[in-house]
Amino acid sequence: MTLKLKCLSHTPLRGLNDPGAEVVAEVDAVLARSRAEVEAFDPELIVIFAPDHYNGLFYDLMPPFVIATAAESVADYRTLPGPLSIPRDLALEMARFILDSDVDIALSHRLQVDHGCTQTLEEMTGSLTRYPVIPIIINSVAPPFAPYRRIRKLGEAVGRFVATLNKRVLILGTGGLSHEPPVPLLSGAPEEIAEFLIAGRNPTPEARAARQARTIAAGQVYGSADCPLTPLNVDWDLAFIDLLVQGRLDEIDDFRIEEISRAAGRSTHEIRTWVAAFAALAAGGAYRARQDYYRAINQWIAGYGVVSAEQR
Ligand SMILES: O=C(O)CCc1cccc(O)c1O
Ligand SMILES: [Fe+2]
Repeated sequence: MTLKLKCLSHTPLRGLNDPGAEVVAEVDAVLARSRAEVEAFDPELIVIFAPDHYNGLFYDLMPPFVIATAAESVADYRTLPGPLSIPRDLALEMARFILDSDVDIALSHRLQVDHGCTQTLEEMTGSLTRYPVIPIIINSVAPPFAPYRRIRKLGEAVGRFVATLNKRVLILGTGGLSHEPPVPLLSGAPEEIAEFLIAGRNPTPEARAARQARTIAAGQVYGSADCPLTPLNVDWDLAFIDLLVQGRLDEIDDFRIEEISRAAGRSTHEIRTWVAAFAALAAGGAYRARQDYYRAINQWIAGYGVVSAEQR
């Protein structure tokens, strides 16, 4: 078994809001290099840890984490439509292994996934079906959340499972770093918003368009004085990347959810997917990691980072 890891931010505003030609070219270049590395690695399996943003998962039944044996893209923003190629029996075996490891993961035989999963899959592989992939969605947007130490346990279980396979496995984490797009909160929400957060699956095209227009508009003022959303936090992001690169994963057990929300924005918790990915890699022993890229990009509402790692 050989493991390779890529963790990167996603932002559906890439291609919609313009952070300037230089930034666009930098990000295009780092993504093209990453994509070429994935092609050269030629994974036999991808495990992607991803968040959902009230597209596939709602408060009618909100799992802390869920593994899918079948999934379809909701094709929000400009993401690709269609099914993912999930090896059903292997996903089921992984679910059993995780449960046997005392981690209570939910199971879906028909999951809808959004840009939080599909954008990164497309950026890293060029499509949703190029390689067999097992998606594990970690609740990072819909509080309350399981504590960070629990995410490490999930990642470790996945890492121990993939160690039993004789395969080249690419582990992906997607989201973060610091950021706060205008995603509503259930607590204190007016009736109509609460109804959406509880039971908003399969919205009308008009409702989806209105939501996306709100995100685009927020990106155009994000980080300015008249934007009420928590701004990007470069120091927080770089400290988090350092922690991962230096292999100090045990410190993540002490991460405080409210503190992170206040310091770096509510959607910063998408880094939970990075935590799981690194914990999976670390389950196989020491690793070597590097920061490929970082830039705070207000127009995209993203502390935008790319980190790679492999086993030593
Ligand atoms: O549509 C949404 O609910 C949020 C979209 C969104 C925007 C910026 C960065 C993100 O990570 C993200 O997910
Ligand atoms: Fe996101």
